Amino acid sequence: MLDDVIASDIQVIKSLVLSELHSVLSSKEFTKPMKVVINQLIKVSTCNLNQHSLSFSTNLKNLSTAIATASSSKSSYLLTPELSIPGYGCEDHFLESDTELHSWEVLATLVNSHESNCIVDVGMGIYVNGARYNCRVIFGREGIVMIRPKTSLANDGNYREGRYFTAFSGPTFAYTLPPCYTSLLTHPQTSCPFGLTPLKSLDSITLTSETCEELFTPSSPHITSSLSGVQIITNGSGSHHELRKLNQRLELIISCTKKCGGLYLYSNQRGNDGGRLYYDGSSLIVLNGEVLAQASQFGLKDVEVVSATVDLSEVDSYRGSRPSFGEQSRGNKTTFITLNTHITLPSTSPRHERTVSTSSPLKLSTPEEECLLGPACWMWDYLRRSSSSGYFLPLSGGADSSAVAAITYVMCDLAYKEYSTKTNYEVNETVERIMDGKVCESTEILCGEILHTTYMGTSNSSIKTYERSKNLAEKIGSYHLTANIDDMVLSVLSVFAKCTGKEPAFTSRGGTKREDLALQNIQARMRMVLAYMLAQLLPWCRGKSGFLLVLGSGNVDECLRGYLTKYDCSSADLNPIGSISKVDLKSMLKFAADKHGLTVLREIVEAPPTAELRPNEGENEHSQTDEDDMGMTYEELGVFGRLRKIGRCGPVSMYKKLLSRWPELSAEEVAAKVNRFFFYYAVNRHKMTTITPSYHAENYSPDDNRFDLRPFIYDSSWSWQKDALEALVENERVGFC
Ligand SMILES: Nc1ncnc2c1ncn2[C@@H]1O[C@H](COP(=O)(O)OP(=O)(O)OC[C@H]2O[C@@H]([n+]3cccc(C(=O)O)c3)[C@H](O)[C@@H]2O)[C@@H](O)[C@H]1O
Ligand SMILES: Nc1ncnc2c1ncn2[C@@H]1O[C@H](COP(=O)(O)OP(=O)(O)OP(=O)(O)O)[C@@H](O)[C@H]1O
Ligand SMILES: NC(=O)CC[C@H](N)C(=O)O
Repeated sequence: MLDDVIASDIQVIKSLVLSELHSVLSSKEFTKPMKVVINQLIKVSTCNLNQHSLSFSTNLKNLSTAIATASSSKSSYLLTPELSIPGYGCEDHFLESDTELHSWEVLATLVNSHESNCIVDVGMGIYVNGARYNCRVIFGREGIVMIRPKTSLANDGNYREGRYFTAFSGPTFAYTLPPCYTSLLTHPQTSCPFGLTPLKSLDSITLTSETCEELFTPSSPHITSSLSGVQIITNGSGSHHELRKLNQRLELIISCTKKCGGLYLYSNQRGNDGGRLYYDGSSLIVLNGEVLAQASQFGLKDVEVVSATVDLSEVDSYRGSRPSFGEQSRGNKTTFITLNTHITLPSTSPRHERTVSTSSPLKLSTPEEECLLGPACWMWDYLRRSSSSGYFLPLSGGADSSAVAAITYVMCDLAYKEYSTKTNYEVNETVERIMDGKVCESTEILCGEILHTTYMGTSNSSIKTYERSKNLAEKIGSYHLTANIDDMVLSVLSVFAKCTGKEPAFTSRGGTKREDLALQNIQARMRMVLAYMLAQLLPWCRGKSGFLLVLGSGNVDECLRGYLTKYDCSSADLNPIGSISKVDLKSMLKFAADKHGLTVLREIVEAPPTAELRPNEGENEHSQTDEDDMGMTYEELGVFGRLRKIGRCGPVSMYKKLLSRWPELSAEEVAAKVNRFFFYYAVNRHKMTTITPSYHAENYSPDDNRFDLRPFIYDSSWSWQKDALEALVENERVGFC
């Protein structure tokens, strides 16, 4: 059996080599006097696509639009994102045969309807001989040219490709296409090459793929491909947004083509495809380290195609000018699969079509823009895909809920601007559904229909937070209410008193710490109950149909320390800021204040964060502050959070790192801070098991459900680790290291 497979593989390789040989022998260069080719002009395209996992009709529509756009601009090649047919984020659905079946059906529809000369590169999972691969499928008007499987899977952080796919290795072989695909074809095809062999067009343009993670590995396929003379590298990706990450990704592409030369096409998904991640587009075309075209990182367009016209002789010229490249390239012998098409721009095409693209600087957003725009676009997709009529936000007048309000306002601003162009069908449809017959004439009008905010005060609330909440709501135009929830709290306390015979009191009124905490928590929890009631019935109160999604506004640092009441307003439907640090949120708020004229946000940032759950003893601002309550500052929490997750530190290594980072503190003080942090982290970790799904923005996100996989019942004494720390402190005291 195995012998048969090997024999058939050898046969296929032989036939591939023979076909290559045949194409060389029959090529014009060989049989006719040498024609000097000065330019190899080619127009190529790549795209951002807002694919939605398992929504095959949406994905087909987006792919067809992208193909039509690239074809009408006479592009020879169109690259689309990783797994662009089913959507990148299908996760365990990749294990279902239905996902592959529907992908073949979509592919057949695309192939049957393809009429232009553009070669199209799409992505889907394919099960072959006992293993499922994450594949690129490259097709033209005559059918599939080849299938290229991924060789290095993404398995870190949010990625679990190894759970669904196998990394490919091995020779290229002839793959028999499945009947579910072949039975749908209008031009019959029964097999195609499956493997890593690069392609060569009839006009000798050479091309190969690497897929997303392969670019990030030390021995990326583009290195050997470039040394073998392959001119074009394509990379279809599914890469998510993280603050300050884009430049790392794009600089990798730029530096690889600076080092190896070549034309690099990068395509990324963009949008929320059904989970916590936002894929941030930024598809790119780079030639020899120069950016020729870049699609946007954030936005509400489902399809964004960018193209460039390139003189490919510049690749050979660039490589040829570096003897060291030649030395490493010498002796690389590559077999190519013949791509039965010409992909150069014909010299007869109009001159303006033959004008080569010039380089432009890389466009990068600031972290403040990223914090505003990433979650805003993610929320827009959530809104339209959940078919809800808007959002409900408990607006306390503090920094966190105000940040969520600002992000929602920016979402409305993006939607209103897109709507005003009247060219974006999907945005128009959603805006009109939400406006429900009313005219949409400004961002604020749209915000008034989408965003519902409520200040839910108690006798412990201050006039300051009430006013900030009201002012912000007025400025952004949200539908705002004010509620006093004292009656709700008193009712629960009265039921409690009746059934237990006990009446808890705040510490300032003679109660214990336990009573004090319980009295705080009940206020916070009542807000959540009212929030859900309002979200369900506010559209009804306003004579509208539908329901609202409840927005949560806990930030990453509070979650890490567990400084939140379980099942208070931190429990919601979605949280746009759940993995953004307080420090980043504050600078985002200042930026939004200036950019959108929301001046009240400045006042909000400058106020000390407070929960306002104890009786107020202050005169102006509330006397209860978060940082006092927590026993650590938000800035310190950011440091602990990064060291714990990104730095992979336990108590001992965190102490060692902080000792040099905080030289102004004694060893005892550093150890005490580390111990305190790990204690609270351990006793509160259970809160992360039920935390609201939030936009993934930070590498130090403590999200237990997808990203930060750790236990939730800890030995919170950390006795072994504490002893080790004590010994280190003692060493420090007596002068050893
Ligand atoms: N290991 C474990 N596994 C699963 N569940 C566990 C558990 N340990 C406790 N629990 C449960 O968790 C409950 C305790 O959690 P919870 O009810 O949240 O209460 P708790 O964590 O004790 O108190 C709330 C915390 O949030 C702070 N706070 C309060 C109010 C507002 C704000 C703010 O963000 O501004 C912060 C407050 O200072 C305090 O540190 C227990 O009653 C028990 O039901
Ligand atoms: N007075 C209030 N009115 C409405 N919602 C409130 C009020 N107080 C708290 N909340 C809601 O409960 C959440 C958690 O409250 P907490 O006091 O912990 O605030 P926080 O996490 O510091 O956020 P913020 O900065 O928005 O006050 C808030 O983000 C807000 O959504
Ligand atoms: N889909 C992938 O292969 C992801 C690769 C990579 N780690 C990224 O974040 O972009």
